[in-house]
Formats: sequence, structure tokens, C-alpha cells
Amino acid sequence: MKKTYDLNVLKRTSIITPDQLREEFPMTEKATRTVLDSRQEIKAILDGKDQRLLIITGPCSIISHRQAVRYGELLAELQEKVKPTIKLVMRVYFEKPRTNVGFKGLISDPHIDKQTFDIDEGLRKARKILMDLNEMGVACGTEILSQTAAERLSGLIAWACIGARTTESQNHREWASAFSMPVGFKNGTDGNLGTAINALLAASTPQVFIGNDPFGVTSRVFSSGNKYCHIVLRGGKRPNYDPVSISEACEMLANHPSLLQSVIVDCSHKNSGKDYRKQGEVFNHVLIQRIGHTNGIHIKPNKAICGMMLESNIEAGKQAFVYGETRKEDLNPFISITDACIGWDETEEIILTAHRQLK
Ligand SMILES: O=C[C@H](O)[C@H](O)COP(=O)(O)O
Ligand SMILES: C=C(OP(=O)(O)O)C(=O)O
Repeated sequence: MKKTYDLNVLKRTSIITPDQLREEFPMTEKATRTVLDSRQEIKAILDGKDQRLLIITGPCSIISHRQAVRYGELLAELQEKVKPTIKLVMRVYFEKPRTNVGFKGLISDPHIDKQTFDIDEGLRKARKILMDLNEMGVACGTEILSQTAAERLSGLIAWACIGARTTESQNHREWASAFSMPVGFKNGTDGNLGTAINALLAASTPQVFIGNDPFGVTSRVFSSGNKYCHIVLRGGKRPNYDPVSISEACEMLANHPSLLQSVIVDCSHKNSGKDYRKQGEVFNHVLIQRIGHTNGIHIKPNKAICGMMLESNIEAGKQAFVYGETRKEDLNPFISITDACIGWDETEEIILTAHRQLK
């Protein structure tokens, strides 16, 4: 009989199970405390019980341990300075959703060579980076693109994001309903907010779906629903960080009183027109809306704005990189190879200025 399945599968290899990976990199007391305390703080901010601003900042993609730990050190130092007004979460993004094709992140291809795709090594690198950051007291945020990464790393994540390309995916909504951390859903790539609101409704509801147990065995998973799902505005056909767009989002949320009435604004992506140099301007615009005044002019503060996101790296911009051609050894680990980012100096200035204004 002719084979009817796997006609386009070239090869399959097994990967490390969640249990094996956790055994190789077991939780420590300090890391557990960082994760649990940070989640509590983020939840309190989303609930409006903690008036501080949440800022999720960090590289578009993590490309090396050195880069992640250096950024983490800088962030930890800054967190101490702005503690009374701002909670910082580092973007520790290992999975990149592509518009069509390209480097899909360190888990998919840790050697960045478009050849080896050593996913076991990628998962090990990711878990080690997350362990080290949590040990340093740095709260980690990441985009969850695959169930595989979620099952192996979620215990080290304080805040998760479902990206614009997957907010409409039923699977991602199901996983979010089971996650232990607060989850932000981006609006759709075209700017559609309804997609994100539907995602919040689905993810806050108990679900039954197919997942894996810690030993990698396919299982039914029964979730309780996640009450800490919220919206992240990232722009679409046009930016959506202006007062009218944010009010529109708040009105849509108000139609569903069971949902968190809080909004995070991503200052990058389509809100900056993908021009990293505009992120600071977007940030200031949103900060004024949140605080309610600028240079003596008073406007009504919008307390629903509880957080902002920045794509920031140690050095600004983006380096020349052709996937499959540029060798990893030739890359500068401190400059982005995916979206261009603001550099550390500008990041620090933006956050310190916000701290002074929030005080
Ligand atoms: O933040 C990252 C990118 O915007 C996202 O992964 C899409 O990238 P691409 O359009 O270059 O594929
Ligand atoms: C891919 C990202 O964002 P978006 O889903 O908004 O495109 C990201 O934040 O890295």
C-alpha cells in the first residue's frame, strides 16, 4: 500500500523532556523567590493595587548567554534606583514568530547557522539563561510561541506574552488559560483589538486541551483559566498608543467587567513604525497619558495604562546579518539581529526620566 502520511517529513529526532531538563537545571531557592515575588508584583500592578509602572524592556531576541546576563546586570542595577515607582521585567525572548521565514530564535537554532537546529542545546541554553537571570533577581518575560518551550521553561517566567501573530490561535489561548504567570495578548498584526479581547475571554475560562505531562507523554490538560490575562497594544495598520486608541481599548474592555481593565503599550513594532529611534517618543507620549500632565498642562490621567514595553539592547540598532551566511562568531552579541533596538544608554535615560516624573 502506498504511504499516505509524512510525505514531507525528512526526519524526526526526539528532544529532551521537561522533567529531564528541569533535572539538569533544578530550581534554586533564590530563583523560586524571584519568580513568585515578581509574579505577585506584576499581578498587583495589573489589579491597580500597586501604583507602580510596569516596564518590560530587553532585546528583540536573545542571541547569547553573555548578552542576556550583561543586560540583566544593567537592569538589576537600574531596578534598585527606580524601585519606588517602576517594576522592571526583562524581555528574554527565545522564540521569534516570523512574518514569513528567518531566524526563529535561540531555541530553534542555538548555533545560528540555519543548519544544525540543535533544539536540545537551545532549550538548555534558554533554561540556563533564565536560571542565571532569576538567580540575579531579574524578573523574566518571554513570548510563548511553542508548547514545547512553555512546558520546559514556564516555571522561570514572571510574565508571558502571546504575540500578534498567535493571539487568534486557539492553542495559545488554551495554554495561557493554564499558565501560572500573567499573560499579555498583543492586538492582531492589522491592529484588530477584537482578536485580543476574544483571546482574553478564552484564556480566562477553564479549558480542556491536549498537552504533555512532565515526561513528555501526550495528555489531556484541565486548566482553571487565567485571571491575569491582559491586552498589549502594539499598533497595526496604524499606531494605537494615542489617547483615542487607548480609550477605545478601555471601552472594549469595559464591556467585559470580568476582564482586567488594564492596558500595556508596546512602544516598538507598529507603534514606532518599526523605527527604533521613535520608541522614546512613543514612551513619553504614553507616560503623559498615564500621569495626566506635562509642563504645567493638565489632562485626565489614564490609570488603565499600567505598563509599557521597549525593545532595547546593550548597543543600539541592528547589525548586518544574513541568516545562514553570517557566522555566529562574527556577530556582536550586544547588537540585535532581528528588530533594531534602542541602546542601553537611551533605555536608562528613558526609565530614569519616567521615575522622576512618576515621583
Ligand atoms: O519582534 C520581532 C519581529 O517584529 C517579528 O518577529 C517579525 O519579524 P519579521 O517581520 O522580520 O519576520
Ligand atoms: C514579535 C513581537 O511582537 P509582535 O507579536 O507584536 O509582532 C515581539 O515582541 O518580539
